[in-house]
Amino acid sequence: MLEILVLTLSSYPLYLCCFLFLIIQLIKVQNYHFTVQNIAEAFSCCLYIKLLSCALSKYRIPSDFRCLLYVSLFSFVMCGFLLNCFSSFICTAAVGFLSVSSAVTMSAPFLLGQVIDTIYTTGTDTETMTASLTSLCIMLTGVFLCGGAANAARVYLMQTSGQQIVRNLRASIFSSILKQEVAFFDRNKTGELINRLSADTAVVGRSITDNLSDGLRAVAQAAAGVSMMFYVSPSLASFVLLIVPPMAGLAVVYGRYLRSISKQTQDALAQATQLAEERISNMRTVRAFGKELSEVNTYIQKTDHVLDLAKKEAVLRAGFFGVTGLSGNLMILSVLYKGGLLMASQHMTVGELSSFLMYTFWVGISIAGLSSFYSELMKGFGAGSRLWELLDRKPELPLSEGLILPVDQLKGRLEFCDVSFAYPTRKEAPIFQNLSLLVPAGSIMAVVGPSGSGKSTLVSLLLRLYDPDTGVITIDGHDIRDLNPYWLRGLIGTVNQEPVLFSCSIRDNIAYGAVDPDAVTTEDIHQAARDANAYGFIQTFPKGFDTVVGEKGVLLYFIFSVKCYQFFFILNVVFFLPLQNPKILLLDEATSALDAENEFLVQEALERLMEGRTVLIIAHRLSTIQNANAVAVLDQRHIAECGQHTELLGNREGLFRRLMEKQAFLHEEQKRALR
Ligand SMILES: Nc1ncnc2c1ncn2[C@@H]1O[C@H](COP(=O)(O)OP(=O)(O)OP(=O)(O)O)[C@@H](O)[C@H]1O
Repeated sequence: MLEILVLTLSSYPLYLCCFLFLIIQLIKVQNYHFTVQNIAEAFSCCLYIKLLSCALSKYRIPSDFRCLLYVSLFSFVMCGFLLNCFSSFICTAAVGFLSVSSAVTMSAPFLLGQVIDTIYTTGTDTETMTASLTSLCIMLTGVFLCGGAANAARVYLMQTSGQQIVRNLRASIFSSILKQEVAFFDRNKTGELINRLSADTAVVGRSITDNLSDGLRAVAQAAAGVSMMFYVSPSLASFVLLIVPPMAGLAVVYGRYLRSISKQTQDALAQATQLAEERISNMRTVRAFGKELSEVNTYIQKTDHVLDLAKKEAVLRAGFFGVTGLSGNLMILSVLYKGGLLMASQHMTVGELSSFLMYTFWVGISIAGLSSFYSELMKGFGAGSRLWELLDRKPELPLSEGLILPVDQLKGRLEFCDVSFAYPTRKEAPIFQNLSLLVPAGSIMAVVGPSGSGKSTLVSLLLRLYDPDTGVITIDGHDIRDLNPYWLRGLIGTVNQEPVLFSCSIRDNIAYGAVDPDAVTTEDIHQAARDANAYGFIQTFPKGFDTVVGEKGVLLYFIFSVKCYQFFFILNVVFFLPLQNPKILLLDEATSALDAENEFLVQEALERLMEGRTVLIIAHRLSTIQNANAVAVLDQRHIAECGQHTELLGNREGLFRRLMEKQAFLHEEQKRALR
């Protein structure tokens, strides 16, 4: 007795040390691989089980149990080595611990059966019975302790590897979204994409962290339980498990429905999030029109749809769980009935029937666990289907493939030849039809035209955010479709009306335009601001270049509301241009009137920036139009007029003249002089 105690207890510290060592290593190094230490750990487990099995054999503990222990050890080591070939060590260890903890749990009914049979077979010899029982109980304690530790390790490791998968999934989806062409973002709204990135990945995450961990345990226990049922009594097991095939059929049908409902739920949720995102980001418009209550009602309608789908899912789940619960109870009843008959005919001992009954309970519990695992897994698949679509989607326009030309040989001649284009989302409303325009290298071309005539679209096509349906756009004779888009955009500096501010400091916003923002020094940033005549303006803020801008510059709007727009415009000029030094400039002038002082600053900065570059400017200011080498007038899907400012103005019937008069660009004296 003393010997068995010493043998068993002496193995605990050894095991515990190895276990702690393993955990510490895992926490320290996440991408852990098998080393000599791991083999030592596996060896220590072998030692532990060997010690136990020595003790068992000494006290006539059946060889079957030893066999079970060896099998669990073998599966642990084998799983470890096999999985290590394909996956990270965390996953390996998790599955290893899963095998150990499940084997331990599933050995309990068998051992308890042995205890019962020991009591029945040793008869009145109290001393032998006490010795056998004590050794069994000590061994059971050891086995359970081992199982408990393995279970804790399993949960920790499964969680860690699950979270790692979710993190990788989120990173891959975000990367895939950012690689898509601009037309993709016209079709898929921000709120919906954000929902995919957060809610859908959360559902998938849930199904592969806790759920996978518990589910795999349920699978392992159900498999072990069924095997042990066959081992204990093959005839009773075959009878009891007749219920499995119809249940499997039901599970397949249920899984299909659940997957489809989960997909619909995530889609409905994405629509609700899309609505919320759009309304919150346009809060001022909503407030201005007093639409708060009606927007809330629209949102409630969307969430009601989500609720309806959730109710459908609840009904489906309730039905499935009810049926699986009932089938578990039927299994127990059939064991009691058929097992009782077998015992009465001496084909089973009382210990065997008890073990069998306990295995049936375990299998029943595992099936309940399996049902919820299966449900969550199907939900995860449903939610994940849109994610896989996003992950697999190849962008229609390449991100960084194609020709890179030597920059020093570039002149910057731009040409649109017979370009026809309609936005992919509005194919029925063409923006350009056979549009042709030439911008000679180093010249300034001002583009004017009525609102909606396609001035900004011209810029989008040049930046290759979209490809024309027919015709070509060339830079120095090279079709821009042959050029590397990443390089092309680096070559072209753009300044548009939309504020391009991110929610960080002014310093970080300016550095964002640089190829390597980390390499930008404070002096570079100050110089960029000086080039754009914005240095003095920025210095007027209490925190200067460290002023935090807020989302889309909103914080600045609240603090410096009066100068806000001017500030945006000046900062837009600061952004990207001086640090990148582009060959071609595409400018979209701000429409709001600047005060005299700021207009002068902006104009001066712009003139400096335009020097020696090919410039296409969407002009709103008379001074800009006057300073341009040529003016192109966009109307009716093509260039209606093109020429020098004075030349176009001289044509009384011309569109340019009418446009200028309508927009009150001409001062009274100029109008009189022209008459
Ligand atoms: N991403 C898009 N998807 C579909 N239609 C678009 C898209 N962007 C613009 N449009 C439409 O294309 C037309 C031309 O738009 P664009 O912005 O190029 O005109 P614009 O001359 O620059 O107008 P404005 O002077 O008002 O800025 C408009 O009818 C506009 O509604």
